Amino acid sequence: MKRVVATGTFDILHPGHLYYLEESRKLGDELHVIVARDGNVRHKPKPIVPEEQRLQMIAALKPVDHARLGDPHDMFLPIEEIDPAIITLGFNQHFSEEKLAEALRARGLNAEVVRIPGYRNALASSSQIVDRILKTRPIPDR
Ligand SMILES: Cc1cc2nc3c(=O)[nH]c(=O)nc-3n(C[C@H](O)[C@H](O)[C@H](O)COP(=O)(O)O)c2cc1C
Ligand SMILES: Nc1ncnc2c1ncn2[C@@H]1O[C@H](COP(=O)(O)OP(=O)(O)OP(=O)(O)O)[C@@H](O)[C@H]1O
Repeated sequence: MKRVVATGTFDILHPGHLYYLEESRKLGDELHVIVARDGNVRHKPKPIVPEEQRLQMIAALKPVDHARLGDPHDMFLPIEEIDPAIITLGFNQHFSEEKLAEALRARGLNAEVVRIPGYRNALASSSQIVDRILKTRPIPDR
């Protein structure tokens, strides 16, 4: 059984997420998704959708076999439990393939790290969806 792990925040779902998960699933027999904890999303504005609800939506998607919230403190703990053959990175995830692979080796984990390309023919970014809402739904007079 070849397990693949995909990760991300998955705040407001869009076709880019679906593409990333479908391409990740194709690399093995079982796709496990680790959803970032609210408290760990520090590299951009805090998610709009709470972590349990982000998890609920990811778990319901067709390519996803198992989904869980990440560990609040140690990103390698869920990886140790799942023991995947492959970990995929999305096109805009700020991890270097080489450094992540090195850190995995240091923890005794042998997963291969694979970068999945971006999907571009759609409104395929959570932050762009938020921007569009803000631009096209002005605050009504109170
Ligand atoms: C191998 C790997 C394991 C991760 N494990 C966790 C984790 O246990 N807990 C967590 O909150 N985030 C974890 N993350 C981080 C997030 O899922 C996400 O990738 C990161 O916040 C960047 O999110 P974004 O590019 O989707 O916004 C992990 C990321 C990677 C690459
Ligand atoms: N357009 C896309 N094409 C392919 N993969 C994507 C796309 N958008 C996001 N992903 C991947 O999906 C996972 C979760 O992404 P994330 O939740 O950061 O969404 P996002 O739309 O990139 O968010 P934001 O716009 O806030 O940066 C990450 O691995 C990311 O690289």
